[in-house]
Amino acid sequence: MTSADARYALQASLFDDATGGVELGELGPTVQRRTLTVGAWVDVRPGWMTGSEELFTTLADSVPWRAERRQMYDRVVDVPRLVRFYGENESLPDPLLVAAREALSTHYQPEMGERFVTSGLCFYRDGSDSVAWHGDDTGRSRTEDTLVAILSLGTARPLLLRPRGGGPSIRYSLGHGDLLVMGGSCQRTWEHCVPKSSRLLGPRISVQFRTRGVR
Ligand SMILES: O=C(O)CCC(=O)C(=O)O
Ligand SMILES: [Fe+2]
Repeated sequence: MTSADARYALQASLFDDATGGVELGELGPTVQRRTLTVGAWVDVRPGWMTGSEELFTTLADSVPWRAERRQMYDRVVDVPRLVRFYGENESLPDPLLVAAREALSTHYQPEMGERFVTSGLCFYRDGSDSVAWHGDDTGRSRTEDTLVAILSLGTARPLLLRPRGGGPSIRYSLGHGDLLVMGGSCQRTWEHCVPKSSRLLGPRISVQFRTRGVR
């Protein structure tokens, strides 16, 4: 795909959605669970949010995105994505994110025993933005099971998972309103990443909902 094609694809989906509005579908039986090893699992619900390009555009334009820098050995390097974290008491940049968080909390509360309270947003500007292999294991998730729910907007990017300590990876393609939820021991026994791509890709926004004390 050329960059013109990528731009056209995004335009075309914006046009498609112009009449439809943004809507969250059902969760319930539409959510498919895959059991991984050592108490980890992944739920997927493709196309959970329809008409999501409108929300993508709103967030891309209105979120005060931050470019972060990180010490890496003897150098300071740019983190290859833009980020913005919304803590428990911060208002979210769009009411649709509140609706998504509440729907997810209602669906998962019986299993998780608590609600999603924080929202981490990542903006992958193109294929050269990425996140390296990691688990969201800062805080309680270092020792306890937790759920991390990810709503993906814009261009689909692969999200890979692999067991810590090695083993084949599994791959999901996430964008355009898809939902993926990592649960059980996933953050401490598995790792996930969004790899760089040399293809010319359009932008993607990932919204991660987490529970209190988990990063
Ligand atoms: O882009 C994604 O969906 C994953 C982001 C992620 O793993 C993180 O921010 O912890
Ligand atoms: Fe993560």
